[in-house]
Parts: sequence; C-alpha cells; structure tokens
Amino acid sequence: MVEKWAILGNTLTGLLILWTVIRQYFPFHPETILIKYIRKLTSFIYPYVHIEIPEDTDEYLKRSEAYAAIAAYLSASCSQRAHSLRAEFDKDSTKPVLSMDDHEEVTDEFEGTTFWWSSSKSTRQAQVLWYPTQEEKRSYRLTFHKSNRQLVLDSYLTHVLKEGREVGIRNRRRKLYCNNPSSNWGGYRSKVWNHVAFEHPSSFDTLAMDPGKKREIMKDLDTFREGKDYYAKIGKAWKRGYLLYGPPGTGKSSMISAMANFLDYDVYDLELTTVKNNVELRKLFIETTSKSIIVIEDIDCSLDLTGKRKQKSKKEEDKSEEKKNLPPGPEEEEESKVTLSGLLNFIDGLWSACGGERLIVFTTNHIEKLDPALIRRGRMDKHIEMSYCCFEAFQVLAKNYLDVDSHPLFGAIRDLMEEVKITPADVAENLMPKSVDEDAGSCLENLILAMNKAKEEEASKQAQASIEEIVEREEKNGAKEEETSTHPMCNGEKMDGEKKSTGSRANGVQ
Ligand SMILES: Nc1ncnc2c1ncn2[C@@H]1O[C@H](COP(=O)(O)OP(=O)(O)OP(=O)(O)O)[C@@H](O)[C@H]1O
Ligand SMILES: [Mg+2]
Repeated sequence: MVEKWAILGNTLTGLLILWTVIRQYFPFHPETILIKYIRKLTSFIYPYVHIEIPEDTDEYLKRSEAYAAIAAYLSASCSQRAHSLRAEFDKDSTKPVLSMDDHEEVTDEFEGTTFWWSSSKSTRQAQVLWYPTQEEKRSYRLTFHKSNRQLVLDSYLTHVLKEGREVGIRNRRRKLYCNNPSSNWGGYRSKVWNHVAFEHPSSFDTLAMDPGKKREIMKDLDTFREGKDYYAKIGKAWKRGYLLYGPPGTGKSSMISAMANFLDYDVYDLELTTVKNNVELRKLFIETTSKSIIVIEDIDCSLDLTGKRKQKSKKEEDKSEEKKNLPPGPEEEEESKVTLSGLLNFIDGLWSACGGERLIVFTTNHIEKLDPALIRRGRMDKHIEMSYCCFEAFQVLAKNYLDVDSHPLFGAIRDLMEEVKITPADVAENLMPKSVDEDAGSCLENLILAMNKAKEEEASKQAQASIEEIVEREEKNGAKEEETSTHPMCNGEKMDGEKKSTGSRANGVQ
C-alpha cells in the first residue's frame, strides 16, 4: 500500500514538473484560450463594443479633462432625453447646469449612427490617514456597434471632445486666481492657486481712453485670440506680453479686467513677493490653464528687477563667500528669491509654451526703472501708455457716470483739460453723484471746480519752484563772489573763466 502511494506521489510530482516545463517553453495557457473563445462567442451573439472613460487620471487628484468634456457634451443633449438628471446651481445664477445622473443612459446620433452613453458610479473603502472613508469612482461608458469602430476612432470621439470643450468654455464661470504661498502647498487637496469667481464689470465700453488707441488694442487682442494657426506657422508659442504703464489712477487695472471680459479669459493675479524662488515660479506657471491672463501688478515694486541684470558688488561677493562656509539657516531661506533670469524664463522660456493661449500683463508706474531685457519686444510685445484724461476719455466717463453725451459745460471742461493734468480716477470721482439731489450739471461743475483748484495748485507750485531756483542761483553767485574776493592771488585768466561759466549758467536758466 505504502509503495502504491509512493508511486502515485512520484507520478504527480513528475506531472507537475512536466506541466511547469510545458508552460515555460510553450505559450499554451488554457485559461487565456478559454477567455478568447468566450469573447468570440459573445461578440457573435453580442456585437457591441464598450469604451470606458474614468473620472480620475493618473495625476494626483486631477480630474480627467476628457471626462469633463464628455460631461459638458452630454449635458447639452441629456437634458432633452435623460429621465434622471442632476442639477447644480451656480452662485448668483438661476439657470441650473444639468448633467446625467449616475446609472443613467442616453443615446446620441452622429452621421446617421446611434451611440449609447451611460454613467456609472462605484464606491470602495479607502484609508485616508487613519480614517476609513468611502471613495467614489465615476465613469462614462460609450457603447457602439462593432461595425462603427473606425467611425468612433476617426471622428466621433474627436467630435465629442471638441464640442464638449466648447460647451464647457461657454458654461464656465470665469475665475480670478491668486497664488497660494508655497508653505501651504504640501497639504491634502491643497492647491498652488486659490480662486474666486471673476466679476469685475470693467469693459472696453466703460474704459476711458483715446478711442483710436482703444480700437487698436481690441484689434490686437482679437488677432491674438484667432491666431492659433498663425503662431504655429511662425514657430512661436501662442502667448503675448502686454506692458501697461502710467501714473496711478489712469486705468491699468481696469484695462486688465476689460481685456479679460473682452476675451472671456480667466485671470491669474501673481503676487511675486510670496514666490520663494524660480522653481516655484515655474510650478505656478505650469498650473495655469489656457485662455487666461497672467498678471503681475507693479512689477517695479515686486522684486529688485531694476537696472541691469544685477552684478554683485565686491561687498556682496565677500558676504556670500562667508556664507558658503556656514550651514543654511532661516535667514538664507528668506533671501532665496525669484531672480530676473527666472522671470525672463517664466515669460519666454521653454515652459512658457505649455498650454498656449495666454496673455502675460505687467503693470508699472515707473517704466524707466525696469530692466530693458524684461520689457523688450518678444517678451512684452505691446507697450501701452495709460495717461492723464483727455477730452475724448472724459466723454466716455460722462456717458457712463451721468448718461450725458453733451452739455453746455463741456466747452469749459475741454479747455481746462488741455491745461490741467487730471487722472481718469479723479475725473470719475468728481462725476459720481454723492447724493440723490445732485444732477449732471452739478457733477460737471464739481469737476470744473476740481480742475480749477488743480490748475491753481500747479501754478503756485511752479511759482514756488522758480522762487527756489532763483534763491539757489543767487546763493551760488554770492558764494562764488566771496570765494574770488578772499583769493587775491588768483590770476585774471581763472577769474575770467569763472565769470564766463556763471554767465552761461544764468543763461541756461533763462
Ligand atoms: N481709464 C479709465 N477708464 C475708466 N475708469 C477709470 C480709468 N482710470 C481709472 N478709472 C477709475 O479709477 C479707479 C482706479 O483705476 P485703476 O485701478 O484702473 O488705476 P491704476 O492705473 O491701476 O492705478 P494704480 O497704478 O494705482 O494701480 C477705477 O476703479 C476706475 O473707476
Ligand atoms: Mg492698478
């Protein structure tokens, strides 16, 4: 009996070894063959193909763009056909955004062919830190007949994604982003940009400036928006830089809002002083989306970017040599800041081409303080001067604030505007009625009063300045005379020279 068991054991061991050898050297997998035949049989009885599009991507917590586009595409058609819908109400909006509810199915027609879309949701237990939570996974499933496989791959899916993206852009609420300090980047679900809905009402209609200049800017923006193919043809990243410069209160920030409203773009307001270094700056850039305006306000105050690309002084070099020998401390961390070359790379380095369709706008009150490399054409392609209020700009403000196209006081205002420098912000403030009793006439009178006051102040300032100049000149002359009278040994040649130079200076002032 024992012998028989031993023989059986040996035979089984032999068979197992033989099976392992066969599996290793021959591609003979009965289970795969079985699945293959089951699939063939099912496709014979059930000739439909499925494509699954999950909501999540491989990237950490990032929603699939394709999933969002499909949701937008289906929302346009599903509200007519689906039985179960989900409605989301945006803040301040009475119109709901409809989408297909979970486990719902709709049909879609394309080039005479029917396609079926269904949405599904599965939940699974997940562990976030020590707390078990329910994780939901959503996906869309496209079903079509196997004879339409080529149609789906060649054109249907492209059509769905393109239409969906367009619907998504039409339906979206535009956003105003600001950068999160990097100390907050590490946390769960933390983002590098925070956002609120963009609601600034400034537009090119409300913007007061020279009408010709305004038209030119609008045309420029239009050309940019339509320029995708052109930029590709000339081998340039699809982006454009604008430098807005001028005194405070001349409408630089208002212009940015007008641009965003005109183009229907999001706005990223980048606070450079909270960006620690060039790597963070690049990360922030990569996280911006296309169809957006990236703004750095008061660029001259944001960083020490003035003058030439900074050359270290001898003192600074010595200091940094000393520091090299010390371990990095908190002070050093503080000093690690964005450099001019980091900013130049941000504007037109290799990374700047990611995503495309972006405007980069800098504003400054002091263009003369900026490094020429930063604002050269190609980086800041268009320089726009926002200046003091001219009569045409005043007319726009009068129409907006008082709803008047003409008024007997307009003539006086036109004359004053040629003499007095007044910002659109000051004009706007004077035109705004401060009580219900104030009408257009009294507001315009307020403006005339303000301009007359500014004119008087300007005149007294000039008078004061010329008095100071005369006093200074006389003091200098007196000092020179004293000098020559206390140097009796001076020869005549020198005295002549001094006399000449004093005379010429006096002429210069005249
Ligand atoms: N060109 C303009 N058209 C219409 N309104 C203007 C214009 N300029 C200024 N204003 C009015 O003045 C206010 C301040 O303007 P804005 O903030 O755009 O000026 P700014 O040039 O950005 O000033 P700063 O250099 O101080 O940032 C705006 O809210 C707006 O009401
Ligand atoms: Mg501003």
